[in-house]
Amino acid sequence: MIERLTLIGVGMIGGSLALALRQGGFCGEIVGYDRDIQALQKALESGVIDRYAEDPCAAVSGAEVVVLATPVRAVEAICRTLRDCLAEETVLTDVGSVKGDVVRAVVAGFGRLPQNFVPGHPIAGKERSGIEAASADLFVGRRVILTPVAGTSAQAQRKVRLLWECAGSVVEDMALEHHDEVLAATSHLPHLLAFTLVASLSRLGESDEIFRYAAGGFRDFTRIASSDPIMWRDVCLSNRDAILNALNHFEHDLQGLSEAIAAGDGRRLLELFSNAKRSRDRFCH
Ligand SMILES: NC(=O)C1=CN([C@@H]2O[C@H](COP(=O)(O)OP(=O)(O)OC[C@H]3O[C@@H](n4cnc5c(N)ncnc54)[C@H](O)[C@@H]3O)[C@@H](O)[C@H]2O)C=CC1
Ligand SMILES: O=C(O)C(=O)Cc1ccc(O)cc1
Repeated sequence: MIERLTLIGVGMIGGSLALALRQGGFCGEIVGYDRDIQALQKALESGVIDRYAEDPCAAVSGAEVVVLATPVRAVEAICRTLRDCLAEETVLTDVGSVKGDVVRAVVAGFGRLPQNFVPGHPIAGKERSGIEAASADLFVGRRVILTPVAGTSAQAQRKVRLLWECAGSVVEDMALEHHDEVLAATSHLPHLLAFTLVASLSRLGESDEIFRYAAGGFRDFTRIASSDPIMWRDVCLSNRDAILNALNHFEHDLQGLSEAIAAGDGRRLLELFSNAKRSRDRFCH
């Protein structure tokens, strides 16, 4: 149990964490700061936060833990603002989908790496954004990856681990570079494929008709194309190299598929689809 937690970025992920921690009795008071005053008002009215401050330094004053839950490219400027007012003993953590660039941004903002900064990433979410989409059970049974770096305080890590366990998550540690490579392939690439497929189809002449006749498979495949564009722009800018690697690898395999279709190579197609089905059936069960 901690006395006060401050949330910077009161959106879907931050709001869900606040609801979960309140339900789990992790903190006495939850203070919010967001650049969007309407988000703060809604969060207050719906009981997600206890109060808000219109100034980041006022928001973090007296906080035992501060959680950064904004799109990742906002982190550097926020840390620059907190540089002279965040107490040395306050534990700082984040929820960003990219870890290497967030650590760089924290170092750039503070002019050093605060020992009490613990980079984190919940592998749970949804395609909706904003405080209205927050839910208390979002993280239950889901993984949270922490990517501590050399010098990260063990005590701060323990506190952040307890926070996520209180929200119902299973916490794992991972090397930062490995995190960015794995998530580029398993999360960033699928989101980019879904965005590109929908954008590409919607540019076709009869796109209204195409979408009218789209079956369940289209809906399943493209749900995540309804995700927040700002968040995904930031992920692409922040994890450029790992995403480009994943895209190159995928382009190569897509080329192989085109060639098999063009050559009428049924054996190759059957082999490809059977391998994919076997892999998915195994990891989904
Ligand atoms: N959406 C998802 O499924 C998941 C998202 N994440 C990460 O969580 C973070 C937040 O994502 P969501 O909650 O989905 O987004 P969201 O759009 O629901 O919430 C972001 C909030 O940050 C605020 N904000 C933006 N710039 C700001 C700034 N400079 N100062 C203060 N507040 C600012 C916005 O007004 C908004 O209320 C992102 O870094 C994302 O990579 C992590 C796991 C899953
Ligand atoms: O909506 C979904 O299924 C997601 O995959 C959500 C998601 C988006 C970004 C993350 O960093 C983690 C989870």
